[in-house]
Amino acid sequence: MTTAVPLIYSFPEFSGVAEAVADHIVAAQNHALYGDYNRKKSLSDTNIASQFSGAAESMRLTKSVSEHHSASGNGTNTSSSSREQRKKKKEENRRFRIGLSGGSLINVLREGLLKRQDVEWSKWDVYFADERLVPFDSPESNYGKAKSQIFDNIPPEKGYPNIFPIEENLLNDPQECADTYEKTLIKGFASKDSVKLPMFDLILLGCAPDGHVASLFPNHETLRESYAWCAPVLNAPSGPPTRITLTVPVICHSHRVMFVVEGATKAPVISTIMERPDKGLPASIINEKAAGRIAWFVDDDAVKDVVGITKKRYKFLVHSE
Ligand SMILES: O=C(O)[C@H](O)[C@@H](O)[C@H](O)[C@H](O)COP(=O)(O)O
Repeated sequence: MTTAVPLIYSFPEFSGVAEAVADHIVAAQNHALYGDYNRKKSLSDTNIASQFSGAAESMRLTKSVSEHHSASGNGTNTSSSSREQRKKKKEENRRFRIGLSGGSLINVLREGLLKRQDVEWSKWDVYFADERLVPFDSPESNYGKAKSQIFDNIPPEKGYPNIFPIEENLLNDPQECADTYEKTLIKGFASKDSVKLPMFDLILLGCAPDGHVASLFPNHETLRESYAWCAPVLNAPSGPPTRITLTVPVICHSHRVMFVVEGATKAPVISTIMERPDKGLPASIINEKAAGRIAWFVDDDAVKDVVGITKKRYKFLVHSE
């Protein structure tokens, strides 16, 4: 195994984790929707111009601004105006595609995201990185928890995301449930013939004390699944025994992957993940295979046993309003 050094952002308090996680998510949202972390900056011509130092860039910008003006001005340049309209339409239809896990991650998201003004909920497509096969009203349901804790609390004027839960009538058939969820993904991410793997903008993961990530458990056969996008899990060693999970190739194909882990109970597993990748814990496998696109958001307690890692100071990417 090669050693990949992941970005680790550590904070003294839960609220610090929640605030930084929310900033990172909004930055990913803005990047997916507008091609820029900071949407405000990208919408202002003056600000854009000042970001580029080269004369060529200034000329390019001046040209595109004047083209825009002539297109929208007297209507003589119809082809460029319809090009503009197509571009605008395409931009308007862009979606932010995110995969959520369950557990304490949901509390972090509730704390961090609900107070922000710049979450464009109506442009989110929310999928689940894993789901426990329990009724939606069970406290064990990842969808149920995310809905009651986060989505039901979004003020109506902020819009509502498209949410893609599992089929609740397939709880007794894990294989069918996983296959059906895979079809949901295929519908959302184009047909399997045209894309080998779905590419999420962001997948959010927690990590349990036993090292499981999404519902990929240590030494479990689902870890080796290399074809399916979504796999059934039978006999899970902790929590509800039947589940479905996104597979390692799908998680590692995501544009970005964030781990969110807090608490001293996680310290031993975090030290194994960081210091003994040879143990092959699911989180180490993902750390390795998605190297370069992974960031860890942790509290100081969770990383207290790890020696020799460089904790980074988190630099906020999105300017607050
Ligand atoms: O359904 C699941 O089991 C979760 O998606 C799982 O992967 C979760 O993220 C970890 O168990 C961490 O959970 P905690 O943060 O609550 O410890």
